[in-house]
Amino acid sequence: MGHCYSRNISTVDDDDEIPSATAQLPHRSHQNHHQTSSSSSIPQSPATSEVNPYNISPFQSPLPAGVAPSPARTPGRKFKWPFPPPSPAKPIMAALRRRRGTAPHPRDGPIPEDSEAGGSGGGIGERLDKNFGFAKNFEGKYELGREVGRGHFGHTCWAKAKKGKIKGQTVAVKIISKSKMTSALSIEDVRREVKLLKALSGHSHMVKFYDVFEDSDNVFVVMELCEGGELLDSILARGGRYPEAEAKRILVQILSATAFFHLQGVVHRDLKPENFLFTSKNEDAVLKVIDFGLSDYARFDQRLNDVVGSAYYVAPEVLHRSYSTEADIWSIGVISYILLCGSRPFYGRTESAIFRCVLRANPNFDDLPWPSISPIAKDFVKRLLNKDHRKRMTAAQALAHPWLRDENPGLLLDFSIYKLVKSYIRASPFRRAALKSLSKAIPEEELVFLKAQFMLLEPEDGGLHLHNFTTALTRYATDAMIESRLPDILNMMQPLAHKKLDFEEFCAASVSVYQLEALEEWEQIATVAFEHFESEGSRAISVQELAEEMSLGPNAYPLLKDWIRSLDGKLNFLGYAKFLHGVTVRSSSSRPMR
Ligand SMILES: Nc1ncnc2c1ncn2[C@@H]1O[C@H](COP(=O)(O)OP(=O)(O)OP(=O)(O)O)[C@@H](O)[C@H]1O
Ligand SMILES: [Ca+2]
Ligand SMILES: [Ca+2]
Ligand SMILES: [Ca+2]
Ligand SMILES: [Ca+2]
Repeated sequence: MGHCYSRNISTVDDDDEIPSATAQLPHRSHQNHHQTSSSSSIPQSPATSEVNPYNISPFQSPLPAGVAPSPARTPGRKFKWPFPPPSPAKPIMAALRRRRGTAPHPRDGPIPEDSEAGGSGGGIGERLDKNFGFAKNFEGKYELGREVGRGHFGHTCWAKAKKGKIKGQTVAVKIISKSKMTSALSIEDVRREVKLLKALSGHSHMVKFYDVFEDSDNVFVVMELCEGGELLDSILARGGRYPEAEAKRILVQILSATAFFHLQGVVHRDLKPENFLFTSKNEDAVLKVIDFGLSDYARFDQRLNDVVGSAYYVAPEVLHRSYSTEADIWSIGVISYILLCGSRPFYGRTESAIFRCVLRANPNFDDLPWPSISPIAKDFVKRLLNKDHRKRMTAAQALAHPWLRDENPGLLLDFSIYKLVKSYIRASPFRRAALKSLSKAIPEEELVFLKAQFMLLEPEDGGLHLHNFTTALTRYATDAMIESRLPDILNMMQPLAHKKLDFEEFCAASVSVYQLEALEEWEQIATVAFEHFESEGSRAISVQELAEEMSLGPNAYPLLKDWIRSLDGKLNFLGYAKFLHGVTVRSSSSRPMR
């Protein structure tokens, strides 16, 4: 009971509610907001455009504890408050049913990329060019029928193709009104939504894109008609609880779409049961993801900062305004939780209460029906709902999790491997030695995933060269990947041109310390790793050198002293663990993680 009334929450004062009238501040934020505000006490790493992962903790918000961010947005984007207040019922069933019955928008309102409401983000009086360059003859090609769905930004109708390749076929047409495009940014959003639908259309769990048109009043997006309705309706129809086998079948489809668009460098930002549709009413209907209206490109070396999404599904780091693809994984964690137990993991009477809950409360895994749900399923959900985005599984990893592994339609390349390998090959020899020792202690389960990724990269003579990484990425590239500039990472992997990674070293390179640390066996793993390090990787290191290794300044020296053994000048166990973790002075001394 009381899913969100955890101990954490009850310590929060009630006066930090987000005032619902802080709407539409003209406040400007910029891409680096989070970094700049948290960098004051943390020395920055040498001038690279990369985000230093060690400097970013989801717990280092520039905001006071419990306070959700101000509505500062990407330039010109307004934050619309309040969105429909959540109903006080806890089980998703009742809450959703009520909302559907009453509100004109039957669903959880998204935290919108605002497109309605007066004013223009590009400056008052500016004339907006609402010409998209799309074809104009929609009416000549399609016959419009009844409405099949409605959202905040448009409505979707049934239609029939009158001519062309799909003549006679029924389709869905999302009609987006130009009158709602009141800023250059909202026009850009529609342009991007169409571009993404088109680029990602090939995947079996993406809705198929056919065509796009416009006239003076509307944009018409023609796509595959999904006649089975929304996943939300199906959740409501069966009382909100799925047997594990069925939950798995749904999640595998959600994750395989997500792994695909994440590999393209696209973050959806609005994953929720309303945005998944079944192709038919049949038992074996395929699930498709729709609505890329809030989606964006996620460059590998940048973090997004606009607070968008739907309150119940929004990840903590989104509220802290520094996030990337992991935010979608959190939303899938929320969906998983709902599928399995029928309740929301994070709940509150008001939007700010929901946000506090998301930031601080631990979801309830103790009350009914959780005792009857398998421990492995619970483990799965927990590894998606980790508040630290670095400790969360990726979509590709989630597909390889033992709970889902058997259902698996085939593993997908995980871009996070590229990021980790890139860091590894650019790291100091000392750090690489530390990681090599760690790789010898990786649990069997995690090795299964790494082996699969190794094979997907198609090693030659038992090892991976730079061109294997290039070829693999190219194989899966769509226009979206080009736009998100993920392949740029290959330039930073140049040191690999003269090297070959065998499986052992690949493991050292692509193991995520953060994820291992989230495991119950971490202590044990670190102990074994340290033994290896002692016998083959360690050497004496000075405090200064260690500080440099960790991109820390002289103010860290006193702390680092405790990590080095006076006996032989080598790292002690604590030092080794901290070094692996890459902890910042701030989070080690005053803000313990978790
Ligand atoms: N291809 C489709 N086939 C059948 N129904 C669809 C299709 N696309 C959309 N719909 C229906 O129309 C609804 C609204 O579509 P969509 O989510 O794309 O619009 P939106 O205005 O962006 O919504 P939101 O308010 O969630 O942002 C969907 O929830 C769904 O019920
Ligand atoms: Ca909707
Ligand atoms: Ca939608
Ligand atoms: Ca949308
Ligand atoms: Ca953006």
